Amino acid sequence: MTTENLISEIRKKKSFLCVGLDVDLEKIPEFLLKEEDPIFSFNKAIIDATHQFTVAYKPNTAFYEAYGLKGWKSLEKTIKYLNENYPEIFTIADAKRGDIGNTSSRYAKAFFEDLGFDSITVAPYMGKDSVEPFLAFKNKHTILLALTSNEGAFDFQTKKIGEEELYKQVLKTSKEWHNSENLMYVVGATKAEYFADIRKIIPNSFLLVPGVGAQGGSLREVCKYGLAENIGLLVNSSRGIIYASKNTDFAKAAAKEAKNMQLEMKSILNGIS
Ligand SMILES: O=c1ccn([C@@H]2O[C@H](COP(=O)(O)O)[C@@H](O)[C@H]2O)c(=O)[nH]1
Repeated sequence: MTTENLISEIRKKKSFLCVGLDVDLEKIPEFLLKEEDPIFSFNKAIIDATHQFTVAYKPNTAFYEAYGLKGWKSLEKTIKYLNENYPEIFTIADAKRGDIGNTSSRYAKAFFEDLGFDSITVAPYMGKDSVEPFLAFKNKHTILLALTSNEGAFDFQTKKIGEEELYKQVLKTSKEWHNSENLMYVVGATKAEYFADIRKIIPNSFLLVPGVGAQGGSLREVCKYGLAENIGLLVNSSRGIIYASKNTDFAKAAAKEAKNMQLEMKSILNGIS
């Protein structure tokens, strides 16, 4: 998907919501466990109920890898279902990959070509040659971890290396890489006070923002400093939406949470236009 297609979907739906599909069999309604593929059945119901409020879905691969081959098959079915039924919706494999170039190119092939995701999260730690194989794919997006939502982000990412914090160096250096127009960045909603500085370095890049809902980040605060001319935000909520209810009404409850977030986004967008 092109960035222009993503922006036009955001403007059409007045939403920059990303729903995280982090499926844990201990948290889904018990009656679904009788299904042949409970993970896929859960995802399908959540997707069908929330698609009108969201512009992106983000399965975190850990939740699928944890169930071995069965889990990977559920992931495959989920992305196939999305691509066939909702091709206008942006898909993110939250896999946090990155290795020597030869290996990164295999990761890129696996997620972009074989599975058919629009984007993947990648760790910047191994540098340019570990990220450029992902950037080589046309109309596919590499979402680089810049300033993550967890407490441990303060261990390295905000530490100064010379004059400047590491996360700022990640942003500045990566802008120089080949095909850097295919880059987006992860910035946690729990770090809203950093968004103004981040926007000085990357004014229009898309930011994937996890950390609202269960992690306590504020959508309003993120938007205050993070909104760009092209909107430039995908705000993710996983547990806060998909586990809104553990009963037979789980999909309806997820839709209600997603709608509430979309309405808040709509009011923010109306306020700036
Ligand atoms: O900095 C980061 C990077 C990734 N994540 C992932 O996003 C979701 C958040 O889930 P919630 O249930 O909405 O808290 C999850 O997949 C994380 O692994 C993040 O939280 N922070």
